[in-house]
Amino acid sequence: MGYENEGTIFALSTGLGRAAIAVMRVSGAESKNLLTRLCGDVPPPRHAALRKLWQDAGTKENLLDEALVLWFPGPKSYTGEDGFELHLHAGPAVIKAVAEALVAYGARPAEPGEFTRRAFTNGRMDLVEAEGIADLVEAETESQRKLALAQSDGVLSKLYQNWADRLKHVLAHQEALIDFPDEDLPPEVEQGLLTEINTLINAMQTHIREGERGERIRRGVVFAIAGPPNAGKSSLLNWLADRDAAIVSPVAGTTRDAIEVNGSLAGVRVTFVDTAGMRETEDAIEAEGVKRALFHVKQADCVLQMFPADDQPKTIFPGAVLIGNKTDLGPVPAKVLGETVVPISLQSGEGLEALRQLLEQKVEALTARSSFGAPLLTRARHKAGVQEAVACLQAALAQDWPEMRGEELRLAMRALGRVTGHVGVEDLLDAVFGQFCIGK
Ligand SMILES: Nc1nc2c(ncn2[C@@H]2O[C@H](COP(=O)(O)OP(=O)(O)OP(=O)(O)O)[C@@H](O)[C@H]2O)c(=O)[nH]1
Ligand SMILES: [K+]
Ligand SMILES: [Mg+2]
Repeated sequence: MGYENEGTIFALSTGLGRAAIAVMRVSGAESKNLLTRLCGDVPPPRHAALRKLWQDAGTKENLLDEALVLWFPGPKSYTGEDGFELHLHAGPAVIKAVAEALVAYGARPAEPGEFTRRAFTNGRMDLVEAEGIADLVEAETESQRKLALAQSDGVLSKLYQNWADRLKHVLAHQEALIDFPDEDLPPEVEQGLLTEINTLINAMQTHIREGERGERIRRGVVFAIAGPPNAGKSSLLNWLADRDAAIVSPVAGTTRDAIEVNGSLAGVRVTFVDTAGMRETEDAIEAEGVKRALFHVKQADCVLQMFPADDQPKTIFPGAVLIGNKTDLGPVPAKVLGETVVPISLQSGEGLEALRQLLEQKVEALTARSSFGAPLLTRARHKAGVQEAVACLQAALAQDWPEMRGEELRLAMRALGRVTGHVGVEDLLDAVFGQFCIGK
């Protein structure tokens, strides 16, 4: 990317809404110069200092604001470069005037994610940690916060780094086997090497398998509400959302488009998707709705399969929570096709608290911590990298030729290196940092 590490950049790091203070962040080689021109001197590093900001501190003409100023000399700064922060009064006119002064002195507005990208380029963090920062800024629930904080702190990177280090070790032994023909080395060396490769494959496969829990915490657990028309699906959605998100009516086939509502359960972000009632229909729009309903059922982490007391399902979606609604109108069977039914009435409120508890348990199970205490994978990008590493290690095991095995081990290390950003990632950077908002 052309702009990489070019010039001195600035951005408002706080939001644009009404606020008392706005933080303007500046980074780049010209930082010291800019700060001196604005306030006349450079305060002691990393200490807050109150300063008058001038259009030109030399002439003391045109006072812009009085602000808290923080000077962060590189390399021990967020980006690794010289930089500073101005804690301005948050009026739009103040922000505009200061931005104009910065531009007049040669700085330019930052691109999205550019601060963090510079931090990565200057070795202040790896890619996985940078993604953790992006997630931390977006975090809405406790579980998202904890996951992102651990990731931005390097917990996940350390796991990948540990694997890469162990592979380096295996590779060193493999090379010893190539350089010194077997008679020089005890057979345990080769055996130990194969055992270690197998151990690594197992650890990586467990990480991938449990990874969907981390992905669920990050994006939220998705529940699809499905069932025949008039089961009370939209009524359930509205109760879960605590507002009239969807139209409820006695007309079968009311809901057409899927309606999504976000919330949180057991400290985890969740999305409930209300769908069209499933039935054979001549109506083209309703048929499209049914098609979409099936799509959401497939995509969901868990299906809430609803039926009204008088219309039992003939098939059950795999892993679905079976909900029998309208107990106020008649009894609901305890089991259908061997599966336990949760009896509720959205009219009388019967069974709703029990249902909420069950959903909380479901969410906890779907996002449970890793069985061996290791950090969870959070992104498809990481998953792809680890999967590739596993494939290379399996190929290495299948190789009888030591030279070829060494090559597969090297490819596995490269795959892990791309995840953390330690090797050949230029093409990846735009994708990773493009998702940041400006000022990070
Ligand atoms: N008696 C009774 N009526 C209910 C209950 N829950 C929902 N209803 C009524 O059943 C009708 C259908 O409810 P909806 O929530 O629209 O059902 P739906 O499954 O979304 O229906 P479609 O969108 O048409 O597939 C409405 O008239 C609701 O008021 C209940 O527990 N008891
Ligand atoms: K309806
Ligand atoms: Mg509906």
